[in-house]
Amino acid sequence: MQAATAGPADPDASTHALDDDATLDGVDLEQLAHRIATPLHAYSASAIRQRIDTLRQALAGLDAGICFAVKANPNLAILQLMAEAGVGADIVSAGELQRSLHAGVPPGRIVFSGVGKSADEITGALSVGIARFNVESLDELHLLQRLAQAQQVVAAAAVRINPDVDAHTHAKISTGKSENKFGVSIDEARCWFAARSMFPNVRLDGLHVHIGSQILDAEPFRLALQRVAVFWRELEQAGHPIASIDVGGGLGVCYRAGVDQPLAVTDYAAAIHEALSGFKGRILLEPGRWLVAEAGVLLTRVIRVKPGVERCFLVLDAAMNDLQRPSLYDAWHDIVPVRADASGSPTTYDIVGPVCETGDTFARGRVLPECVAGDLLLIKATGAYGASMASTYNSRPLAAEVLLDRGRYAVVRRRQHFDEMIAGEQPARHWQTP
Ligand SMILES: Cc1ncc(COP(=O)(O)O)c(C=O)c1O
Ligand SMILES: N[C@@H](CCCC[NH3+])C(=O)O
Repeated sequence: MQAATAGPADPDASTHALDDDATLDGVDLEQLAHRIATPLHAYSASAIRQRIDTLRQALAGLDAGICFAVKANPNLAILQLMAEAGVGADIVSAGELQRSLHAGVPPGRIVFSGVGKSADEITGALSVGIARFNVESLDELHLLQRLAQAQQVVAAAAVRINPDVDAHTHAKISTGKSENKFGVSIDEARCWFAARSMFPNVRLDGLHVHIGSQILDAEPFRLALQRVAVFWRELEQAGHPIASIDVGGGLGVCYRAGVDQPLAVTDYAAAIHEALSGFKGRILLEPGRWLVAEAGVLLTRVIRVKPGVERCFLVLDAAMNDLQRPSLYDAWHDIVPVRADASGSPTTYDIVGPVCETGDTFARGRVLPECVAGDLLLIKATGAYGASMASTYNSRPLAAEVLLDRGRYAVVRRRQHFDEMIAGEQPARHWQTP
């Protein structure tokens, strides 16, 4: 595979950023792991830029803006890269707002989603003048009105529609069925528009939809967007102009080479084009995973090989606290040895971490060239929802994160020190009554 570069974008690129010769973005991974303790998350800046270019090319002809879903990878260096490329941010918390602003994302390119926005979070977002609130309940709409009135501003808002569409993805990351907590029905949204005059400090002129994550097929997107489009036309006929339609994120990636067949970004863009044809306003997208997942790897060393009664375990220095997806969603990640001469005889392993749970398993029954303690392995496609979901479970410090760019690397989060991990905690000495 060619080195990922910032060169011309392949419209159907869905390949991992890793090169065959164990380099990522021109950086030798063995050498990197000698310099920085494993486990460590490495991201290819070139691969991310390439994804941005590819998505932009696929959207050519549409008045479209990309807002990166910060939750996928909130590292400041990643957000800065997005900001420099003119990509905005889709945030879901005050923390994500803070990070986005800190990284240089202009407030006018920030949209705020989520069912549980607090008064403080809304106030903060209003104060900096974000582009739009994706409102998910009537209670939130009333709160937004009150808080915008208090600041004497008018907040731009979109209604998040729950289109009741099955995204054919894992149940825990499906968000567009009526049984899910997200958004409101079209019937409820219709009532909000009819009552628009009750909300003078809210400019309700947008629609938003996001049906789930890791979606591999165009049909759910098409169905959801068609429902939104029917509603947009109805609203315009009823005298409610719609200035923006936010189509959310959800585009899936390849976690299992040769098996996963992600939807080509060109087909995804075509579905948007088709469903929203005739729409004159701005189209927003909130991709997270697709922009960063395959640009990232988790580098980890084998601590020991442990033959068991029934299975042979490869115990890594990475664990479920560094990458939760396999434990949480039974997610598959390809795992390969880094050394190019990995020519040991094929051996079947359960690949596990050191955490005290059987769930701390990255893979069961995987065949790898025979490994020994100290071998460096790669867990692939960990650039999204990897470090962002990490914890310090078992009092394991957060792993380092490193950004790679055309042969150079920058540590963009150093491995957490033990004293940082316990900072803020203290024995119960100072008792008080509430
Ligand atoms: C509102 C919203 N937008 C965007 C995303 C990003 O999704 P993905 O990473 O699948 O593109 C999510 C997460 O699923 C989300 O909840
Ligand atoms: N955390 C999930 C994705 C959640 C999407 C957020 N709305 C994953 O790792 O697949």
